[in-house]
Order: sequence, then C-alpha cells, then structure tokens
Amino acid sequence: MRLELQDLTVLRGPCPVVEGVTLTLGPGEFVGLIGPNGAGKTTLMRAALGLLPHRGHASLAALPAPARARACAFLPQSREVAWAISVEALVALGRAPHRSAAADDRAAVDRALARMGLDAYRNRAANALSGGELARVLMARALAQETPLILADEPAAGLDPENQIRAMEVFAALAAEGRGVMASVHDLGLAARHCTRLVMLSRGRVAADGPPAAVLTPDRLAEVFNIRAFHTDTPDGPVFQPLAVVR
Ligand SMILES: Nc1ncnc2c1ncn2[C@@H]1O[C@H](COP(=O)(O)OP(=O)(O)OP(=O)(O)O)[C@@H](O)[C@H]1O
Repeated sequence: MRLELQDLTVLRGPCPVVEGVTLTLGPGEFVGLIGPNGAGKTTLMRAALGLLPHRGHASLAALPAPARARACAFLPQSREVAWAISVEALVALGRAPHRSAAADDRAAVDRALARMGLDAYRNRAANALSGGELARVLMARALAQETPLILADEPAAGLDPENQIRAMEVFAALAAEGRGVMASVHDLGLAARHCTRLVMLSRGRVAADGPPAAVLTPDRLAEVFNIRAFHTDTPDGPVFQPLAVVR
C-alpha cells in the first residue's frame, strides 16, 4: 500500500500552512519529515490522515475510517493518558481496528511490547510512567496495529539517546520489512543516519525530497533552517551536527 498526496493544501483561516504538497510514501521507505517549527509537518500528517479539512488528494483520507485505521497507524505528538490503564491494555487498543481472533491480538501485542523492550512494563499503570517510557508504550500501541503504513509525529522527542536510536532502528526495520513509515524528526543527525529519504518542508511547501545527503545541503540548511552544520561520512554512517545560526 502507498500513501499518495497530490497537491495537498491546508488552510488555517485564510492562510495556507501546507501548500501544494505532492509526494508518495511506499513500502520499504522510512521518510523523515523535516522542517523548522511551524513549517507544517504536523498539519501535513493530520491532513494526509483525513483528520483536517484539506484541498487536493490524500489516498488515506479518501478511505472510510475503518479501512483507514487498518491501513495506517498514527503516533500523535500529544502523549496524554488520563486513566490508570495497564501498559498491556493500552497497547492492545492498537488492535481495535481489526476483527481478529483474540489469540492473534495477544500475539500482536506481545510482538509490539517485545520490539519496544517493554515486556517488564506490561502490568504498570500507563499514567505512572516517565515521559520517555510512555512515548515507547504509545509507539508499541502503533506497532500493535500492524498496518502497512505508519505516520509518527516526533516519535524521538523526549527519548534518551539509546531509545532515540532504538526507535529509529525499529522504524527502519519496519520499512525494511516492507512497511512505509513517515516520521517528523527535529534531530537532523538521527534523520540523516536512519531515514531512507527526507522530505524537507519550508513554510508549508516541499523544499527538497530525496536521499538524506542530497537534501541536507549547506544552502538549504541556511535557507530553510537558518543554520550551518558539520556533515561528514564515516564508517558508522553520516554524522551531522548543527553548529551555528547563520543570520
Ligand atoms: N489550530 C490552528 N489554528 C491556526 N493556525 C494553526 C493551528 N495549528 C497550527 N497552526 C499554524 O500552522 C502552521 C504549521 O503548524 P504545524 O503544527 O503543522 O507545524 P510543525 O512543522 O509541525 O511545527 P513544530 O515543529 O513546531 O511542531 C504554524 O504556523 C502554526 O502556527
């Protein structure tokens, strides 16, 4: 399954905050959605999912809600859990879109918990976890949905370095298994190292779309992000470190 966006435009009041975005997300891709604060990353994902009114075409938004929930898992930026629900029960909510046998649901929840290293947290109350622990639990809920597409809004925010790397590795592995993953990422170093492709947004428009090294050019970093950065290739992969504000 592919996500296809054609000329997607989202207005907030009279202003377009996403404008004329055309892109596809296909199996095997881990797309990093990058761009400065306010560039339109969250808005783009929510419109693609049919959660915001938009113009143009979004293949997911065009599906009826139940089919959409079986096609795509969404990991939103907000991480509030109001009740003292157990981690296991929270992750099991990811199975809601499916009409599968209980044993299949349990197996999917087990796979998601194991993948996120959360077996020991199964019986903990979700509203008594640290911010980073809860972020991993909500990622497990999205994984338990076992959808061909995954959209994640800043999944690495608030995670420690080990868990940031682990989260990016899980998404990269899901892509390698044939899913299509798109995640907004502020850490350009993580994005450069783990994503197969970057889409750079600037003021609601696609400023660049391609392999990380082709997207993260000094000119675009200055123009779009207002920074200059150190960027080199090592045997461990690309290393990217923002250095200074340019203007
Ligand atoms: N409910 C709203 N009403 C009006 N404008 C909004 C609303 N939500 C977002 N915006 C505006 O739309 C633009 C894009 O916001 P969006 O949240 O998509 O950006 P973002 O790239 O995800 O930013 P960040 O990196 O800060 O999370 C911003 O200028 C923002 O102020």
